[in-house]
Amino acid sequence: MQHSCRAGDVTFIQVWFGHLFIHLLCRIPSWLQGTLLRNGPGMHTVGETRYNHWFDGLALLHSFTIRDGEVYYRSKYLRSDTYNANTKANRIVVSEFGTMAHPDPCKNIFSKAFSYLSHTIPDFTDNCLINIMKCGEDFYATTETNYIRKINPQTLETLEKVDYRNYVAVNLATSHPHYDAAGNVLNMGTSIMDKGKTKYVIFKIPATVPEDAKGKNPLKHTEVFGSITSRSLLSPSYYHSFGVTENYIVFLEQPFKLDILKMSTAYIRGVNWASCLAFHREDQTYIHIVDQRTGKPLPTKFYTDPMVVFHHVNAYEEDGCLVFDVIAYEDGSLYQLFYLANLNQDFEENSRLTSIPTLRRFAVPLDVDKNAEVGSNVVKLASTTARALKEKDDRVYCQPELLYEGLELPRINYAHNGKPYRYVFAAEVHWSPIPTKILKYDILTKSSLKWGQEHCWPAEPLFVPMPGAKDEDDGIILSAIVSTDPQKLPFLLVLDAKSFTELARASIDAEVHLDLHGLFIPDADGDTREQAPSQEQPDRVPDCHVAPWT
Ligand SMILES: CC1=C(/C=C/C(C)=C/C=C/C(C)=C/C=O)C(C)(C)CCC1
Ligand SMILES: [Fe+2]
Repeated sequence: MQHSCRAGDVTFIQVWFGHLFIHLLCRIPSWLQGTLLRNGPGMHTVGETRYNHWFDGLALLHSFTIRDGEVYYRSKYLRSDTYNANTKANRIVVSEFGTMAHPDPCKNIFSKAFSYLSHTIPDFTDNCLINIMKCGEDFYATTETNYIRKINPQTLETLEKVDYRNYVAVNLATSHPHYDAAGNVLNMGTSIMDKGKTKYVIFKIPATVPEDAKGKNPLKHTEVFGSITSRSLLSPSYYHSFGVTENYIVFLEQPFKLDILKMSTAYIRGVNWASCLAFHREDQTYIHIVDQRTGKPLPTKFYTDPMVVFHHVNAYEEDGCLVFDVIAYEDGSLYQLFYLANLNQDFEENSRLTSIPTLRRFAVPLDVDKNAEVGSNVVKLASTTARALKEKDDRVYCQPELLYEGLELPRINYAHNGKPYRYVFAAEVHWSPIPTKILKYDILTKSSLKWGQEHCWPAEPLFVPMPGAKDEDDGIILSAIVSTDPQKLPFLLVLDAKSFTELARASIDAEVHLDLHGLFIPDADGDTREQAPSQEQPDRVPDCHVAPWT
């Protein structure tokens, strides 16, 4: 079933004049035409069984189509093989990040044994719940396994299941690919023990390809253009994203590692994948810089203190240095917080255990002066206090500049990706993983603007540039707001990105879940105009509670 409902476009904004609130009737800018497509976990219960972790939830796609000042909302569960198998069995039968599914109790002992064996080398889930990727003309729901699912961005229908391994030797791949100016996809994945080597592979999927008998499939033209050997064969680092500049790739080999041996016995031991991930606080974080032109990592061994990064914000080159910004944690306890048991009881108490996410700026020299003295700072940028201290044996210790505390789900004006930039849009979070406000952080002036309202949980704020934009912040911010007050409907919020004032809100008379990531498809791009709002019934959403971001 499909969910399609029309939301009102008209809104009130409140302007503060002395002690008077004046309500102004306001509208969505006429240039804003297209579809905001988003993804996130939606269903945590199947029959009598329940997932353990928020990241396990079955993917729920949703879209907001903005046309001539009106907003149409629809949502649909991704019909992954996982979704179908679970629905058929009326219980969870496929393992996810925090839930290991157990063998079917109805099967006899022999099939059980076979089932155990076949799971020794696990076939991962295709429950692609994290993000949406544009690949040529196609759109895919993504997660971090070797599977992606093609979707129809207009109807939200689920199409082909694609196994990355048919095109590139990776067992895991990020859900946060980058795009270059031509629309080519750049992504990274981990190849576990291919030819006895565990490595991180950087690959490119071209935006345009010649048509063959089976049509256009950019994935068939996937090219590996670089790789980094893992520092350990059996424990590659876990990573959720990476950074790019015009000429380089930034990869953090952090001490948050997957234990391959534990993974290969996880099913037999009945433990989840999450238990095969561990933070090694005695270890360091290696910073790998790969030259996109040669595919080779820089020879200098850049490193920093142990930390855990999920989201890279941006990176760029400046005066012979590479500057990169990340949201960093002191450890990996964030993933612990997202167990549903932790989210439901003593939530405030539990969340205090986690380190606060901070925006940190690193700077590394692209060419280290051989004659520089040991102990000297080899980064001399006026724009940052980040330092890189030369050590013996081609080692450089990097010390970041702390820019902001308490933010996650960062987005930028993507026209500035890989280039110097000034603004970070993010969700503000403090001692809790639940965002309370939307934030615009100005790196140049170190000042911020915020939007927040009581009972409102904002999703990742997405920046859409206005046509003919001159300034980096000429555009709007879109964010789906979930309400914790049952009397208040969820809504799509439209903010002016420059002033951070509310331009419009479209209330949705349907349940909206807090989601993870997504993208905006301008009308000219995906011709979403074909998408006539329909009267179809919505997917029934069985567990109605909202859940926090990641
Ligand atoms: C199923 C599965 C995985 C799934 C990981 C997921 C689903 C991570 C989600 C992360 C998010 C949403 C982070 C936000 O910052 C692994 C560990 C890659 C490998 C083993 C199989
Ligand atoms: Fe993410």
